Amino acid sequence: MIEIKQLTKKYTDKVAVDNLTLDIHSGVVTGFLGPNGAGKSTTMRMILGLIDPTKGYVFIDKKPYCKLDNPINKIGALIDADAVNPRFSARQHLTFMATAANLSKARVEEMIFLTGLEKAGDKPIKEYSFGMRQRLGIAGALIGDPDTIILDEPFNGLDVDGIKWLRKLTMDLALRGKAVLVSSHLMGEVQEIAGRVIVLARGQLIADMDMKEMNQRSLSGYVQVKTNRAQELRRALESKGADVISNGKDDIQVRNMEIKKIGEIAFVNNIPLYELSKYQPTLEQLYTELTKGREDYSSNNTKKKREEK
Ligand SMILES: Nc1ncnc2c1ncn2[C@@H]1O[C@H](COP(=O)(O)OP(=O)(O)OP(=O)(O)O)[C@@H](O)[C@H]1O
Repeated sequence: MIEIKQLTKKYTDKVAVDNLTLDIHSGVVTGFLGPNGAGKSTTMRMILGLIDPTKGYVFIDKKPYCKLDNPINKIGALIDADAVNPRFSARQHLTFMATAANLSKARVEEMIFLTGLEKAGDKPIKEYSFGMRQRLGIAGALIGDPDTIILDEPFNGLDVDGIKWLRKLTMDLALRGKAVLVSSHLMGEVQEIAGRVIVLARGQLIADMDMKEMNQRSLSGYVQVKTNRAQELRRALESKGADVISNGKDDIQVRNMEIKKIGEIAFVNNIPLYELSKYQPTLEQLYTELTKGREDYSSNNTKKKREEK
């Protein structure tokens, strides 16, 4: 488990990470989301001791990274797929890592097999595609069979098979009790794999919750109801505290009321229902609500600026 307390990173003209306090739990994939420049990579680098915090701390198993006895066994990371010697082959790169950490050659072969790099294993890395370098980065992250795995944008560059493989791999790791932190701009992928989601914006924590909670807290979640007595039902639901939006015909959208209660109110009022369905927002919709107006680099801003000229 990772414990982050009041973690802050200030650059001369920028607070990249602002007083962040959170835990990253074992046995779950945690999606790490946020607009460009939100502070995700800076946080990940501070977890790994690659950047010193201005304030606050990160503990991995109750110790900072630099105090870990056998760090490769505690935490593994894919941060930058290009941080490798391009003249090495995957096999040489992983052997170098394994030797430094006293791991067996068999572990190198296991990782090459796991990441599907068998055919390219002896080619120089400079001949690899981005997706192949990502696979190698994942192999490096997992070689020590660490308890915690940090993957910064791991889906980038992967083909369809690679994406499916990585989905399964991250979920399997969590099932084996590992803490898996995955940053990604691909909301669909995060929705598929994550049990928990952390959202940063402008360096600050704006959400840290499990997916169920996230769905429940959503402003955009509602129950869709179809009935030939919409206005009557509307009044009955509003009198019990629901927020109701009507299209003036047979459809109404109900917020702030459980689907079961809506059905019961319709039943006691003898109002027939032709549809009663819960609309579950996608993670992308939830994320958009949470981060609205908090982006440093918004495409709408760019459009507005262009229009102002
Ligand atoms: N070495 C540095 N010096 C000055 N500012 C920096 C430095 N590194 C990062 N920043 C700034 O800190 C902020 C957070 O950057 P970071 O790379 O952590 O964001 P991110 O959430 O990973 O973004 P992205 O999704 O675009 O990768 C940005 O505004 C960035 O410009």
